[in-house]
Amino acid sequence: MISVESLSKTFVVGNKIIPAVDDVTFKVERGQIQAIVGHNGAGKTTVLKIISTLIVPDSGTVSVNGFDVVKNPKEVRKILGVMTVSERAFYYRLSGLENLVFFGTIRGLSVFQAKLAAKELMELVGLWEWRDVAYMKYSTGMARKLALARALLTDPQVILMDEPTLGMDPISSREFRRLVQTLSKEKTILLTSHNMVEVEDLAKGVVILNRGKVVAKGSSDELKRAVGLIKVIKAKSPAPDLRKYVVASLGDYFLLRVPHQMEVEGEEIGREQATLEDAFVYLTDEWDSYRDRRRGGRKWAF
Ligand SMILES: Nc1ncnc2c1ncn2[C@@H]1O[C@H](COP(=O)(O)OP(=O)(O)OP(=O)(O)O)[C@@H](O)[C@H]1O
Repeated sequence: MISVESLSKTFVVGNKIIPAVDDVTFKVERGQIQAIVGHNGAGKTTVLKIISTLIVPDSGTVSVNGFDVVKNPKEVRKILGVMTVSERAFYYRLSGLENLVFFGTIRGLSVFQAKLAAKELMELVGLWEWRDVAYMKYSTGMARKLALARALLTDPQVILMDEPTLGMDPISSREFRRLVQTLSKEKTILLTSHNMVEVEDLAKGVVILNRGKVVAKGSSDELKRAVGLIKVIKAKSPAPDLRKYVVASLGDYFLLRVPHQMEVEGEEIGREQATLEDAFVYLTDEWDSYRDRRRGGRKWAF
């Protein structure tokens, strides 16, 4: 189980204070898949980095199966598997199998154990026949599967995944999701994603972050019900604050999906149940912190 309580983390860059995570509370029960969603820069990766003991929070408590991430980081690392999607996180010239054996030994397995685990996992993720192919020749889907296999090397009880299907084609990501679902029966899984179809398909619980704060949490159905009906509006020139609701432009007109209670100028052409994407758009800002970023590499660092 993962328990996150009143978690906050601020970064200071020059004279700028960035409240990356602001009083975040949620739980992921054993055997559950939970997703954190939010705009770019909402704080998702920072939450995962704190859970995985890579960075220390300013305040709040986080525990993994009862172990506090600040007081017992070693225990936490033992029960945690982290799936990273950075291309540079594997050795290009080594084969998939060699990479897994290498990382297995780094994580404390003997060469024999690492080879055994690597074989079992490559079979599980469907990469065994590609075991001797150099990592640099792997497709994105294969690289993601290898990353999942690496996260599972020590048979962790809790798995963190940061945008696991990023860059994967729809069929490969479906296949990947089935794999994650199979795993979830015995594991606790927390993932971040920008793909609402994926989140609906996989996650039992969803936490929506906006500028570091939790703005909603619940099941996909609960979040959709909270928004209710969506009006589809054809409008000539929607106000700038409605820009995030625009789903298409049709010549001189724009199509907008807005919550039914919102007064919007234009012709209503239909009403539909809200999707998870509608709920996300309604609850979060257009804000994109990339404009504020002054640092180079992002995502996970080993
Ligand atoms: N090491 C750091 N130093 C300075 N600022 C940071 C650092 N890590 C994160 N931030 C800032 O904290 C905020 C949250 O970043 P984070 O990477 O957690 O967002 P995210 O939700 O994962 O975004 P994305 O969807 O783009 O991956 C951003 O404004 C980011 O620029």
